[in-house]
Amino acid sequence: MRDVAVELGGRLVLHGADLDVGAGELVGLIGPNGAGKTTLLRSILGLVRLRSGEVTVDGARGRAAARAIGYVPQRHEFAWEFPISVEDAVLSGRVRSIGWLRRPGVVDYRAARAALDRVRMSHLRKRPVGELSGGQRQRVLVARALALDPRVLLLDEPFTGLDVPTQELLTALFAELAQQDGTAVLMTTHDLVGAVHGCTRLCLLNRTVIATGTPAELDDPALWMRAFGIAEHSPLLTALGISSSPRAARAGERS
Ligand SMILES: Nc1ncnc2c1ncn2[C@@H]1O[C@H](COP(=O)(O)OP(=O)(O)OP(=O)(O)O)[C@@H](O)[C@H]1O
Repeated sequence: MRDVAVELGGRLVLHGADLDVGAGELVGLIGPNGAGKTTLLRSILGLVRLRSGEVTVDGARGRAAARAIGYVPQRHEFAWEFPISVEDAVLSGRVRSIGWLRRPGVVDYRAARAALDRVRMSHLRKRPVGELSGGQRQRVLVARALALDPRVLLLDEPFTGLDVPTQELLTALFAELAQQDGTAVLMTTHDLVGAVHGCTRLCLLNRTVIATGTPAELDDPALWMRAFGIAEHSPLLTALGISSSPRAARAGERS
C-alpha cells in the first residue's frame, strides 16, 4: 500500500498510508476507535475508492487483487439469520471458484471440510449457522476465508467476545498459517497485549501509519501516545511493558 488516501462522507479518514505485508508475516493493525483500520482493510479488498495512492496484492490491483485474499469481516456483518448449514456457509467462501449458479463439487466439499478441520468445527458442519454461539460463528468465518486457500488473510477484530481457549486456538492457527503456509496475515485487533505477544510485526494506525515494526522495535512510548492519544503515564504503557522514557531510536517512525 503506497500513499493511500480514502475519503468517506466528505471526510479524509485515511491519508498517506504506506504499508507492506510480506508472505509469512502476521501483522497486527492497531489503533483507537475510528482510526481507519477497517477502512484500510476495505481498501486492500478494493471495496472503497482510493482518493489517491495505490494498493497491490500479489502484483494485482483493484478488484482483481481480491482473488488472492481471504477476508474475515467483523462477526455482526454476516447474515446469520440466513437458513444455511455451517458447511454451506464455508462453501460460500469458494463461490469465486465454483461460480454463482454452479453446484459445489467434490473438490469444493473437500476444501470446506479441510477448512472446518483447521478451526475444529467439522463435527458441527450440518448445524444451521443461526444456532451457533459467538465463538463458533467466528470459527466459521475463519474457515470460510480459508476455503480458497488464500495467499493473503485479512482479519477484522477476530478475537472480539471470544473465550480464552477459542482465542488461543485462533492465535495458534494464524501463526501456523503465516509460518508454515507462508500466508500474509493482516489483523486488526483491540487486544494490544495479545498483539504484542502474538504478531511478528505491528502497524500503529491513526488516520495514517504512525509506525511499523516488531513489538521490540516499537518500545517507545511516544509512538503509542501519538497513535492512541494517551498520556505519558497511561496504564496501557505499563500493561504493554513499555518504559515511559522515550527512546532515541524509533524504528520505522514516519516524520
Ligand atoms: N460509510 C462511511 N461513511 C462515512 N464515514 C465513514 C464510513 N465508514 C467509516 N466512516 C468513518 O471513517 C472513520 C474510520 O472508520 P473505521 O471503521 O475504518 O475505523 P476503525 O479503526 O476500524 O474503528 P473501530 O476500532 O471503532 O472499529 C470513522 O471516523 C468512521 O466514522
